[in-house]
Amino acid sequence: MASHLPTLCAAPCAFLLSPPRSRQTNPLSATARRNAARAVTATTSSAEEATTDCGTKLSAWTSVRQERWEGELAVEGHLPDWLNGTYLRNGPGVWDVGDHAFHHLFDGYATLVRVSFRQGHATGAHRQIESDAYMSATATGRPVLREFSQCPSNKPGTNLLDRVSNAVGVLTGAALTDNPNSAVLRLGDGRVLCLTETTKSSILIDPDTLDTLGKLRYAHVLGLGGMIQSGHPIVTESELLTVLPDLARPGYQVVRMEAGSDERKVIGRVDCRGGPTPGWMHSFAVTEKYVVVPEMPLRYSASSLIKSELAPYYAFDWLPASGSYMHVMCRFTGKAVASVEVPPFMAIHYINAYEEEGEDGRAAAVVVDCCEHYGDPSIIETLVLHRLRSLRDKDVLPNARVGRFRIPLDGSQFGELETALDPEEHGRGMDMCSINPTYLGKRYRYAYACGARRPCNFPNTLTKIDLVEKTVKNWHENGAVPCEPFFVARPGAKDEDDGVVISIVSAVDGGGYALVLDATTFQEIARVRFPYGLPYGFHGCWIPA
Ligand SMILES: CC(=O)/C=C/C=C(C)/C=C/C1=C(C)CCCC1(C)C
Ligand SMILES: CC(/C=C/C=O)=C\C=C\C=O
Ligand SMILES: [Fe+2]
Repeated sequence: MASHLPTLCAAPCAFLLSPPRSRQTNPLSATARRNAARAVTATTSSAEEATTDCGTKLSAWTSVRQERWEGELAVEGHLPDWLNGTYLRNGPGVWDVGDHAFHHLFDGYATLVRVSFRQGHATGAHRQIESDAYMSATATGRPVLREFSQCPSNKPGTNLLDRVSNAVGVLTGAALTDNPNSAVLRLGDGRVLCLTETTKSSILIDPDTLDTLGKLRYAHVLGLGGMIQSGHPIVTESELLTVLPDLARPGYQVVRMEAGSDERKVIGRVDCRGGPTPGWMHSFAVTEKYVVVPEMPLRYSASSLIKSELAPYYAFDWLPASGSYMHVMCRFTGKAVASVEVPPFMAIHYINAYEEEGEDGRAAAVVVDCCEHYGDPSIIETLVLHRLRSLRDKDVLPNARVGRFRIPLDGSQFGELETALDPEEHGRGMDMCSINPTYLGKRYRYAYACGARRPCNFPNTLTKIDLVEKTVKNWHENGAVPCEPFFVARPGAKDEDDGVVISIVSAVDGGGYALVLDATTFQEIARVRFPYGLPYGFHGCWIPA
């Protein structure tokens, strides 16, 4: 490992390796914990440095290990006085361990970045989450558990013993990762949960110290059908709703966990309409009354999991002949209210959904918006690390649009899919979306997302989409890679876009900063600089002061 410290040495602000404020009981393994005690500063591996940057210092796709960093951040511009609270962002931030370099963006070890705002000032912190996957990998110098594109426990032999051993590792969950690199959520009871798509990856963290507190152990074990979960549970002050794809009996369980409880209760279940397995369930949508369960042709590969082998799309098969469907379930009774066939689609992230009323004032249809990749799964391959590192100036980002489904609730067999606005407005790139959370499940006007300024190989703009006027406002900085724009409302706000949008940006000069945009005008009002470059990350959450 080659040390990589130039931006740290040039740091304009305080840099300290802070001692743990409070060590909470952590059920992760003792060897793993001992190993984590070694303080590590930002590092990238030499293998990465050769391929990272297309001649720039961009840190987005480099491993930035910070096992405990905390410091003051320099503020440029003016932070609103009302912006008091903590923005947390999660994502993969370490793609190398020992001599092993991961292949895909989704493989990297979960990394938290914190920016806390207090009356115009900001402090930051940065740490890896101490999952069993991360700790065993750092202890042994190689990945031990199955990540998205890696099957380290695979026994390649064809003999029965090896096959049984592979299957047992998966069926018990022992061989699967608990690396919670997708989302970070503040639950209604104040706990902060990080997760990816294995249920065992549900890990609680301390939002101040970024300490790993341990696993959220759900009180009710839902068996084989409960081992995989959506990467984006929907959280309100009162509950967490999520969808668990069931590979054993192809379908989906919709579950609720009340704030303050660890018990996931099954609301209802939908059976798959097509294919041998459920479609990938990274996220889903809700309206005020309904849960919308999408079933797309990118389906879990049961044999990839059981045999610990890679499928054509790592853990998935693309099975267009299996059809595309949308299921609508009542949020309260679990009763199925619609199941329609829709045009082929490929969506990782759902933006929002709402009910459309008929003339009698009752819900006649459900409208569901998503970041839709024109029914093409090639976006998965676009996110391979060597492509992200080496094709920066090439126009290889597949086209995407705001896909708007209309699902009739009158028993019709088919639903519609249309393009909500001219995709040229956002450069035909569209993913990593958010909305004002007050409008969750309701008719809404604005979506925030990452768009494209072409040529590019990854979304490189922030875009505010007006779904009523069908216009957008874009933010772009040459060579920079911003993460999901996250909306924070001004206390007392009346308008949907009264607030700020926060994103973390990896800059072309090797810098890293949190960008604060006025959500109404989409103009920059402040940037808050870290003293070193930050890796790319996925999703964020807001914890009010
Ligand atoms: C998109 C994103 O942030 C993360 C995606 C993670 C996925 C699809 C994880 C998949 C899985 C594993 C990492 C282990 C094996 C099970 C499976 C759920 C396929
Ligand atoms: C980076 C990404 C998905 C992340 C999952 O949370 C998708 C990017 C799509 C590009 O348009
Ligand atoms: Fe996501």
